[in-house]
Amino acid sequence: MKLLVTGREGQVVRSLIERANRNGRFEVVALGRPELDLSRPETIRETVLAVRPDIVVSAAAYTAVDLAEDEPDLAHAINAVGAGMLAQSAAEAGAPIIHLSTDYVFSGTSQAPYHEGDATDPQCIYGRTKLAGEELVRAVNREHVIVRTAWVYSPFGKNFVKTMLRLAADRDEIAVVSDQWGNPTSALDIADGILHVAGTFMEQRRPELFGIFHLAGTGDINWSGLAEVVMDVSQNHGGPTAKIRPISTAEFPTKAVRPTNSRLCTDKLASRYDWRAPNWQSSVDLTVARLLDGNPIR
Ligand SMILES: NC(=O)C1=CN([C@@H]2O[C@H](COP(=O)(O)OP(=O)(O)OC[C@H]3O[C@@H](n4cnc5c(N)ncnc54)[C@H](OP(=O)(O)O)[C@@H]3O)[C@@H](O)[C@H]2O)C=CC1
Ligand SMILES: Cc1cn([C@H]2C[C@H](O)[C@@H](COP(=O)(O)OP(=O)(O)O[C@H]3O[C@@H](C)C(=O)[C@@H](O)[C@H]3O)O2)c(=O)[nH]c1=O
Repeated sequence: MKLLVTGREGQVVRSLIERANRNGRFEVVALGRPELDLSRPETIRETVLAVRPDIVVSAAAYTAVDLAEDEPDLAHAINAVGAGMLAQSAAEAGAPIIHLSTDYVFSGTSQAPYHEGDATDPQCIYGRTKLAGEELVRAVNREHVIVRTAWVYSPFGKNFVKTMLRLAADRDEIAVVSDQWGNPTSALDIADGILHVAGTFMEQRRPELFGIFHLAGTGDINWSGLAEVVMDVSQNHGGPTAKIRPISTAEFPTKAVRPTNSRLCTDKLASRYDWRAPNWQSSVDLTVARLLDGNPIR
């Protein structure tokens, strides 16, 4: 089964390539700039039709949350217009699309974990452009699976876990916000979930397998608690460590507003696809160990 995945060096792309190689059932064709540039719609249709994929996985995005506040047009071009064009091109090629989206589509004011049907109300440009992308994907390709995930980390690319390890190498103490809650999610677990979803709906293609699904690490924590776990695992593996000082969001001003609570309920994915991500602590453990030991994991 041929999967066209957008991007080359992104966390989810790299994870999909690694997991698909192990799985053997999928051939991943990962394409990014310049031949498939989401900010240049004319490159998208041409590439999708030339590759003739069985499924398109839309894993590339403009993900710089603070920078997006200064570059709203580019973020919209990539996350909304580009995503819509990708979904439309997939439809023309007769391929379903799995499109990655984010917990930042929610305002974060709810006390409870968010369900797929809950009202969206993004508070930052990145979240607004991702929501616009979801809407376009849904409008142009009936066979869509929108996978909202959250707080992604991995051995690849840039992410919070790697930032904490880098800062710990230089500092005795790191101040980290403790009043934003979410579900840390390993990109390798996302890749496993996506391959499971792709395999299932290509076999069954039932309408209830399409739609919006939340896929995130099991269990929740705040950023400061996540940083503490990273430090503990690092210490156990002889890596750098620092004291984590919990602070409020007001003490760490950023350009973009982030949700206070962006916990995602993943029961719909579990019931329709019989798949749930592992507990976030065990995946953080594996990722930090791999980063420090340089050993392949799982
Ligand atoms: N990171 C996170 O915490 C979260 C991410 N998500 C979503 O998950 C998906 C994957 O995220 P993640 O893997 O972390 O992303 P990364 O930031 O690691 O990678 C982004 C990818 O997008 C590619 N890209 C950026 N601009 C363009 C463009 N104009 N044309 C083509 N490709 C482009 C990059 O290309 P190149 O390979 O050339 O660098 C890279 O491969 C995204 O949709 C994101 O919105 C959802 C929730 C949380
Ligand atoms: C580096 C650092 C960050 N923080 C805070 C800022 C912010 O509130 C929180 C996380 O910071 P980051 O900038 O790493 O994370 P951020 O870029 O907001 O992460 C988001 O990325 C996008 C792509 C998503 O879709 C989201 O799910 C989410 O993962 O931690 C500290 O408190 N101390 C620090 O030293």
